[in-house]
Amino acid sequence: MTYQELFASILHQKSYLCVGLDTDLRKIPAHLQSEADPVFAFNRAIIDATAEYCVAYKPNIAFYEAQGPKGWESLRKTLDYIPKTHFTIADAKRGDIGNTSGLYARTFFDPSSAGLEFDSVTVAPYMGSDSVQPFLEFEGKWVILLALTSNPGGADFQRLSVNGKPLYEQVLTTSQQWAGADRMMYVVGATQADAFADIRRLAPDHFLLVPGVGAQGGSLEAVSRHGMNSHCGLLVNSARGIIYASSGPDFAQKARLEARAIQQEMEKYLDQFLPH
Ligand SMILES: O=C(O)c1cc(=O)[nH]c(=O)n1[C@@H]1O[C@H](COP(=O)(O)O)[C@@H](O)[C@H]1O
Repeated sequence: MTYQELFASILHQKSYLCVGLDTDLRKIPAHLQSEADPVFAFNRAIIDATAEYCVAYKPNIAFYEAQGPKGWESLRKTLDYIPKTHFTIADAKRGDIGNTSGLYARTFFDPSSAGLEFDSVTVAPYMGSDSVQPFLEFEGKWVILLALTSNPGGADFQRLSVNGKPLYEQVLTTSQQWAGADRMMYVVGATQADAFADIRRLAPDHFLLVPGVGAQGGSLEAVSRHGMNSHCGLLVNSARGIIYASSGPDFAQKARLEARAIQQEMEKYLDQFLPH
């Protein structure tokens, strides 16, 4: 999916919501546990309930890897089930020496490898340009680079001063030499509202993947006010706040209501903050 297609999808859906499919087998409602593939049955119901309110889905790979081969199969079926109109993110946070990154890239981008073809993958910038380059070799696919993460420990390194500036700023400026806003996005936590103006100064056109609303307490209003650019430039993720809105038989219905409430708020912010 291209930059323009993603923006068109946001305008069409009146939403920049990304639903996080962080599906923990231990949290799946009891009535689904007897299904042949409870994780897929759960995801299918969540996708059916939320697709009209979001533009993207982000399965966090850890939740699938933890189930071994069964988990990879649930992930493959889930990815196949996501409507082709929606942007897909493999939240794998990969990155290694180039030779190894090449295999990570194949895993998530080349369907003849592991049977998966995502639009994008999250990548850690720490090992530098040659660790990111192999992901960019896949035409039309996106790298979503960790810039300023939502967790408290994000400050341990990302806010350290390097040459008088926080390290995450260096990540934003250096990585723009590797790819433009049409191939790269940045992760910025919703809990880091104070940094959004700064980040927009350094990366005015890029999409930002913003996790941390919902369960982690970030403010959608603040993110939208300070982070929106002329192409929206935001994908705001919520996982637990949507998919575990209820642990009972009504889980999908409650997920739908949560997603709809976020979409309605986003529609308001698109009117308010998107330059017309
Ligand atoms: O890359 C991410 O998606 C990510 C980066 C970050 O800084 N913080 C963060 O929470 N995430 C992911 O976003 C999701 C947040 O989930 P909830 O807190 O349940 O909405 C999880 O899959 C996290 O791994």
